[in-house]
Amino acid sequence: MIPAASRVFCSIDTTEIDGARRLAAQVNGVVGGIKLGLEFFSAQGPAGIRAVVGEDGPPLFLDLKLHDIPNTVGAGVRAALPLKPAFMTIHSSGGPAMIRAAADAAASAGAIRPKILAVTVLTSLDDGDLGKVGQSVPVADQVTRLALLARDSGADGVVCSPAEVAILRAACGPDFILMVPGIRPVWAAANDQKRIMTPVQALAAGADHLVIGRPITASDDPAAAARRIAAEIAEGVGTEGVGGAA
Ligand SMILES: O=c1ccn([C@@H]2O[C@H](COP(=O)(O)O)[C@@H](O)[C@H]2O)c(=O)[nH]1
Repeated sequence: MIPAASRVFCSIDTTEIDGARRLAAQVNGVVGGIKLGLEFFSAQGPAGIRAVVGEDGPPLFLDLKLHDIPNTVGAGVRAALPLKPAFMTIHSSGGPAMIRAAADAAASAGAIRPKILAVTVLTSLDDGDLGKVGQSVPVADQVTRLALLARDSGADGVVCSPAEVAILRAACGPDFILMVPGIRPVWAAANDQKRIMTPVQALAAGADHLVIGRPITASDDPAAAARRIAAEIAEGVGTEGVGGAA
C-alpha cells in the first residue's frame, strides 16, 4: 500500500538554490513530491527548478498560479512543459476560456502531461476578506462555484482549503483532484493561513494531496519535522484541534 505521507507535497518557498536543494534532500523519501512556486521561479527560473528536482527527481508541483488572458495562460503552460511537472496551477477566477486554454496546452504534452489544478479561494482568506474584494458570499459557496467551473472547463482538479474538501468531494466526484494547502499539525503555527486543518483531518475529509511548507521548512530540523508528520498521518494523530500561535 502507498504510505499516506507520500501524498504530501513539501512546499519549498525560498529564493536560494542551495537552500532549496538541501531541503529537497532532507525530505526526500519521506514526502511524495516537491512544490516550487513563484518565489523560487522568479529568482532561479527553469534552470533552478531542474537543479532541485532533476530528471529523475521527485514529482514536481509547479505552483505558478497563472491568471491572465487565455492565450497568455496557454502559452505559459506550454512553456513549462519541458520541466515535466506533475501538477501546475492556474486561477479558476480567470474564467472558462482561460481554464480551457491551460488544459489544452497541458494536453499537448501527451501521456506525461501536467495535471491542471485551478486555485479556488486562497487559504489565507476568510469570509471577511472575500467581502472586501466584492465577493459577499460564504467562502465555501465561492469555492464550490469555482471548483465546478474548473471541472466543467477541463481542469483535472482544484486547490482548496481542508475546510471545503468534503463539500467538493461530494460536488465534483471521486476522480476530481483535491490538492490541499492550509495544513497545520497541532504543534505548528498558523502563520498567514486562515482556513486550516491537521494532516489527518484533511485526509479523513477526502483530500488527495496535502501541501505542507513552513511546518517542515521553517523547522530547525526539516527532516525530523517531515518524519513527525508522516508518523502522525500513519498513527491518526491530530483528529481534534489545530493550529498554534499565528
Ligand atoms: O490557497 C492556497 C494556494 C497555494 N498555497 C501555497 O501552499 C504553500 C503553503 O505553505 P505553508 O508554509 O504550509 O503555509 C505556499 O507555497 C502557498 O503559496 C496556499 O498556501 N494556499
